[in-house]
Amino acid sequence: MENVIEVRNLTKKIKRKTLINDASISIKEGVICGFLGPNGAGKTTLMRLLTGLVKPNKGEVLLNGKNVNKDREEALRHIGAIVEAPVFFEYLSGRKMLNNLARLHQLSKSERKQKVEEVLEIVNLKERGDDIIKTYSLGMKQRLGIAQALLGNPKVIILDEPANGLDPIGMRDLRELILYLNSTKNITFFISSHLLDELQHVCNELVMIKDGEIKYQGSAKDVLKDDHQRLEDIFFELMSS
Ligand SMILES: Nc1ncnc2c1ncn2[C@@H]1O[C@H](COP(=O)(O)OP(=O)(O)OP(=O)(O)O)[C@@H](O)[C@H]1O
Repeated sequence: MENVIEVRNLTKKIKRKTLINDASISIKEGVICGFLGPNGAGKTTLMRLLTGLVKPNKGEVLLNGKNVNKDREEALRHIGAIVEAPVFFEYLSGRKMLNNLARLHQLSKSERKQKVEEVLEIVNLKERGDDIIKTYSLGMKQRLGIAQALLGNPKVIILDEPANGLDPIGMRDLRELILYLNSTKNITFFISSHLLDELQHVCNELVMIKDGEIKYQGSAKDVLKDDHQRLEDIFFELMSS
């Protein structure tokens, strides 16, 4: 199976500080990968490197086989990423904003309308689609961000701390949406979070980072051999080693 995300020996320094140190990660198509690490470990920095928002000092990132630093536009063509909180025009309705963004995807007017209705339906925002975004809850805004990503038919969705600030219902809706998109559209997910229990329910692969170094990558099952052993225990064990 193809690696849709390939991070090779990535190093990022700012001034004299090493934020990411020789990190390598391989993610296969169809995986839901959780990216875990304590505060300040380098999660956001790595997400920004992944999406070409910042350049590495060494190493490379390949998305669907395309080098992010050499040809960012081509590498991101089939990637949906919400790395910094999604930016919206808060006084547009969700439907209108999606319609405007769909213009970027070279669709005819009727295809555009169909696509917008399809993604609104998937993220369960059809009924609220005509309300202005300012009135949406945080969970609805997260789902609108995912709807926005879905307009480009992504193979991979990268989410930085998507559950931050969500209440239990918002988290459940987001989890169900991720599982639905993975099982019906084979979309690969790479999700950073410090909410260990949340990742445990949704991920089949885990990457753990500490002090800018990748400490673990493997199947979630291998880490969680004993069903009763919670991810949290393993996380602390790895992090204190
Ligand atoms: N522009 C910068 N200049 C200097 N140091 C930085 C810069 N950006 C990040 N850092 C430092 O790099 C380290 C990693 O930061 P990063 O935001 O990637 O961590 P994180 O794992 O996302 O943390 P959190 O869970 O708190 O969001 C931290 O020590 C942070 O203070």
